[in-house]
Amino acid sequence: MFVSIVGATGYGGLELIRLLNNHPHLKIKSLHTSSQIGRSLHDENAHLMHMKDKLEIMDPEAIAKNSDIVFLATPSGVSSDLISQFSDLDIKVIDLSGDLRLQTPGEYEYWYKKPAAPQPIIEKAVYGLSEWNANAIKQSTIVANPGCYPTASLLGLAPLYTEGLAEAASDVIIDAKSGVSGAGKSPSAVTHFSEMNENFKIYKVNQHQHIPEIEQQLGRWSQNMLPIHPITFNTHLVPMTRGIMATMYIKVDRQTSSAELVDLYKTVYEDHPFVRVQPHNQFPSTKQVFGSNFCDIGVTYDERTGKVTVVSVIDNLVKGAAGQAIQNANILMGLEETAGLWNSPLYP
Ligand SMILES: NC(=O)C1=CN([C@@H]2O[C@H](COP(=O)(O)OP(=O)(O)OC[C@H]3O[C@@H](n4cnc5c(N)ncnc54)[C@H](OP(=O)(O)O)[C@@H]3O)[C@@H](O)[C@H]2O)C=CC1
Ligand SMILES: CC(=O)N[C@@H](CCC(=O)OP(=O)(O)O)C(=O)O
Repeated sequence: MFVSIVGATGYGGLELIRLLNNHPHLKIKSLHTSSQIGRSLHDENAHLMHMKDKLEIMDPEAIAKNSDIVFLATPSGVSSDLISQFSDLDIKVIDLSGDLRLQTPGEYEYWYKKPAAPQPIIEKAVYGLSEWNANAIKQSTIVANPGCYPTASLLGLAPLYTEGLAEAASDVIIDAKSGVSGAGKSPSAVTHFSEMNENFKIYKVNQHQHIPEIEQQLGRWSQNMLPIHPITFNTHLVPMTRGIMATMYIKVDRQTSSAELVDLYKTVYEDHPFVRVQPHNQFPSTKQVFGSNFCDIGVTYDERTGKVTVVSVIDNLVKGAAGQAIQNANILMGLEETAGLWNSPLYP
């Protein structure tokens, strides 16, 4: 089976290439950008010096003729334009941007400050949180790959909602941190070395575009169909290259215990090999998932406050972007979900 990548020279695109180079069934057919057409992929990517591929012009009809799937690893705002060009063609689309994740166009325009994608395309897109939406993904033609922070947060919160410990009215605080590759390849005044080195920054305070994405999915899981209580969600930049940690605090509806929670999480995720639940009283760090598609979760209950603390870590470029996109491609094509992704984290 063949795939193409648009946005192949960005961090998400390059990670797709790295992972697909070891995939047993999905082979790269063509690579595309808007600014480097005709150049070799390795011209600006010395780590791919062994690859001969050229960067090609983005011709949707040619891509659809030659590939089964196209990955759009392009910025928000760009993806929605590109998807419209693929929507009538015989090809499956997996979009890594935020353009198709929110079901309400007004919400997208409010949080992303850009025009929303056309409504029929939004309606066709399926939210690609692989562990929780595989049946819908299998039948879809357009997958909206989740954001990096929502992936870590939602995988960590899901069992509380689906097993009835939390509900729409529950108070949730998510304190999230990311490595700098989460901001993409282009350097900025915020991300360049002398700004980030030996520094720790909060950003987009109470304004992050992933707030509505997390609330939307929590609403789907809440069993009482009430509007979701607004979450508190804040993000920090950490001077490291990859990794996300989401530390979450949730007031639950009944007394529980740390041992009960660990058992519950292990049961919920027992058939999901990429989600690993830590033993009682152990909590994950970002390095233990570096370069892998794992999401590692630690959970505990504070009897003093009646709150659950969940700690969830992922590699933002793998489970938070390219890895989950390939997991979704596997699901879409009826392949084993772990195909091409069953590598151990890089450690130390
Ligand atoms: N980095 C991360 O950890 C995560 C990123 N995402 C999302 O994935 C997407 C890609 O992110 P990331 O790789 O970090 O971003 P980058 O900025 O690193 O890369 C963007 C890529 O898109 C290409 N591009 C830009 N405009 C166009 C266009 N009009 N047509 C074709 N290609 C275009 C760029 O190349 P050129 O300029 O040459 O065209 C580049 O290859 C974004 O939507 C991001 O929000 C999601 C989860 C995590
Ligand atoms: C560290 C860092 O800057 N991370 C980015 C994540 C970008 C992303 O995934 O945004 P989309 O919703 O457009 O996909 C951010 O916080 O905006």
